[in-house]
Amino acid sequence: MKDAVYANPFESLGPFAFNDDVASVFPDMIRRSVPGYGQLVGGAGLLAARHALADSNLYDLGTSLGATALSLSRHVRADGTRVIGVDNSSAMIERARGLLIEGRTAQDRPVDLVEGDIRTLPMHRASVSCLNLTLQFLPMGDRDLMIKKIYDATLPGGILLLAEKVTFDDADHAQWVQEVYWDFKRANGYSELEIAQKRTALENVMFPETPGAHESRLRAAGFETTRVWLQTLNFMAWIAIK
Ligand SMILES: Nc1ncnc2c1ncn2[C@@H]1O[C@H](C[S@+](CC[C@H]([NH3+])C(=O)[O-])CC(=O)[O-])[C@@H](O)[C@H]1O
Ligand SMILES: O=C(O)C(=O)Cc1ccccc1
Repeated sequence: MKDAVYANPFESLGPFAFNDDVASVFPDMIRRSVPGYGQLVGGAGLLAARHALADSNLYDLGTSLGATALSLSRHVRADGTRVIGVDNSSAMIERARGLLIEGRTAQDRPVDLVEGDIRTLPMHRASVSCLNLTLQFLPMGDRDLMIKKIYDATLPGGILLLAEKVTFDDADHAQWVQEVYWDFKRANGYSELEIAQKRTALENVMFPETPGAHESRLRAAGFETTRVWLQTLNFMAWIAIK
């Protein structure tokens, strides 16, 4: 279904929320709003397949409709692995359950979907954890602990796949990237009104950081190797290896 959440003028624009209106158009919204989204999801499966360890858990934190969880489930072949997709939006998890039943085949790794907050989720024996565009929605003060918690739950040799919308320290570069990003949205059929209303709605909900801030946090948590594996405009993805 086509995303028209911000197509008409709002009298009073509330904060962006992952409610049923958003969940029902989410595949179209994310495809038209995140350059490189298809590569991000497909690539997560390939990287997970390479780094997954036998008898371990693969976490997709902020799974939305389960796209990344399904990609992990499809690509990973290591024995004794299961995928755990977690989201605190009941609208997302409900729809993800239906999509997963349709999408998973018998050869794929099993997937559990959990409705809950990733900050309080018990995690253990992780070999792959994905934060695909999710950390940016946590309050700034919760982010260090979240990454540390993932690090502590990760087996030696395991990985964290982090993808985020980013901003840049250099004001000119930040402005240029922002404008090209709006060009991308226009080219994907979003109107000026849609772009402006969504931007306002996201203002106190989503807080992008610089690449340097993410890399420092990953290192501070203990991840020794952190590498960028994908960047499209202002969307970046890292692999961090324990
Ligand atoms: N504290 C939290 N606990 C659990 N879930 C949360 C929390 N905060 C936000 N979320 C959830 O994180 C998801 C972020 S979307 C991820 C896309 C997906 N990874 C994809 O690869 O398609 C990214 C985007 O829409 O830009 C939403 O479903 C929120 O409900
Ligand atoms: O649309 C934006 O501005 C984004 O940063 C991407 C996005 C995609 C889906 C939900 C929220 C944000």
